[in-house]
Amino acid sequence: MRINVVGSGYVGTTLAASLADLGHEVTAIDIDEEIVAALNDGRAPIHEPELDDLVAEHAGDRLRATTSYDDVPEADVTFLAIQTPSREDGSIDTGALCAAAEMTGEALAEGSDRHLVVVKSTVAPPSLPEVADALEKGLGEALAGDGGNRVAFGANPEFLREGTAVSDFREPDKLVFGTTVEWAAELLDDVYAPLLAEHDAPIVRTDPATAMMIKYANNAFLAAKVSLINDLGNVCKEFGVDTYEVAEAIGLDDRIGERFLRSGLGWGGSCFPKDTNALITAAEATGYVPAILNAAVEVNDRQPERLVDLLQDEVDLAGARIAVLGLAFKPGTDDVRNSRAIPVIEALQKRGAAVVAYDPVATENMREHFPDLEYADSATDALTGADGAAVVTDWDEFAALDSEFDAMADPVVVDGRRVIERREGLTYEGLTW
Ligand SMILES: NC(=O)c1ccc[n+]([C@@H]2O[C@H](COP(=O)([O-])OP(=O)(O)OC[C@H]3O[C@@H](n4cnc5c(N)ncnc54)[C@H](O)[C@@H]3O)[C@@H](O)[C@H]2O)c1
Ligand SMILES: O=c1ccn([C@@H]2O[C@H](COP(=O)(O)OP(=O)(O)O[C@H]3O[C@H](CO)[C@@H](O)[C@H](O)[C@H]3O)[C@@H](O)[C@H]2O)c(=O)[nH]1
Repeated sequence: MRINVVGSGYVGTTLAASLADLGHEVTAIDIDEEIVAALNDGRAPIHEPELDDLVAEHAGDRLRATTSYDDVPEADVTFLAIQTPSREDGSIDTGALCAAAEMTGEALAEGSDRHLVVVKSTVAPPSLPEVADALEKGLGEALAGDGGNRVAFGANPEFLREGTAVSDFREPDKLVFGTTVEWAAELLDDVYAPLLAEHDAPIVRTDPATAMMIKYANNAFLAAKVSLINDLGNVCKEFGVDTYEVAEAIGLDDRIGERFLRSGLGWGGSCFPKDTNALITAAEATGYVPAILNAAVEVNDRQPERLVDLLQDEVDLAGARIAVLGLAFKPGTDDVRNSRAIPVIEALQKRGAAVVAYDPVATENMREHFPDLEYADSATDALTGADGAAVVTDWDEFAALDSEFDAMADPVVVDGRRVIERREGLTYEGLTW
């Protein structure tokens, strides 16, 4: 099949390269010329395990990148994988996505074959009509309102996690097809047929708005689960109890499940914070206040300050040199969007500490937030001479740190992710243990 993927960021690149790997002819469209050049050179524009190899294997063959929408009608399906960032009030900004939908519509107005346009981006159900309207606007009078006879609109939300995006795409827990047009659903079947031949996954067939609500509910549930274990974890800490021992035990109950019970600094990233806020804002616009979602956000917002309080108990932060280990919002990615490192660094600076930060891959991205921060080239360099350390991201390499702590001026570590082994000579505090 010929497939377009519009937007070549974290989702779009994974989708485009993975679809090419499944045997489809894929055109990746992005307005960013550097991204397009990287893809055509066989390089992934982002850090994501396995992605470089996939792009290198298929670039110039089944994967082609361009800034032009001209060839859009040549394909059967176009996926829109464009950013939907938060506005100040928490609602999502569909501006870039609508612009892409309109350009896709304009290009399709020139074609004559049936075509399915699928929203991969995460869009709150009440905002989905904005995207459909933008597509119709692009299609113009000839095709607008043709009831999906030639150009159909659908939603196919994505559930991949950064850091494991390629394997998550290849082995999904479920596929959600949001379209009420029969031929459009059949096209989605064709897109995913090679994937399903290798990995059996249930398909949920529904309308576009329900498909998007499934996406939001999925993220809200997981974010709230982490916030609940963090709320319980804060109680455990006060009681002198190890939350990880408690979590391991409650996770044995099938109704609870062992995953997403890692307590600590809470959730960051481009999805949980944005999507919970978007859901809260959209719900409150209807007059309903989602109490548990609001509490999940509140607990999450508290954790960075709690970590800094624990450090302050051991080190006078005013004038102290503090190593921050980890800048990415989770291991395996260079993404720093809403990373917990940001509020941790801000709180440390507010209390007068001089921060030296280290991350294996995310330093360059964090420079955009904190251009004047001191960045170290290794964890060892960051720790050398430091009066204290805060562990923010659970990178494996931090678990291997040992004698490196001896080079600290004062070997105090507050661990926000349960990665550091307690050892003699180290003053160690866990955030919820
Ligand atoms: N990042 C994730 O793990 C993840 C997972 C599931 C769903 N999502 C959702 O997927 C969507 C995309 O997220 P992302 O993290 O990949 O975003 P991103 O910012 O990494 O990528 C978006 C890309 O779209 C490009 N773009 C913007 N306007 C364009 C246009 N008019 N035409 C062509 N390209 C254009 C940008 O240059 C950028 O490369 C969001 O709605 C997000 O919520 C993200
Ligand atoms: O037990 C846990 C699990 C996760 N986290 C934190 O939660 C955040 C999100 O982690 P994760 O869900 O693994 O990564 P994302 O890439 O943000 O993926 C989430 O967001 C994506 C975008 O919507 C969805 O597609 C995925 O299904 C959903 O898991 C990170 O800061 C993690 O450190 C914890 O603190 N404890």
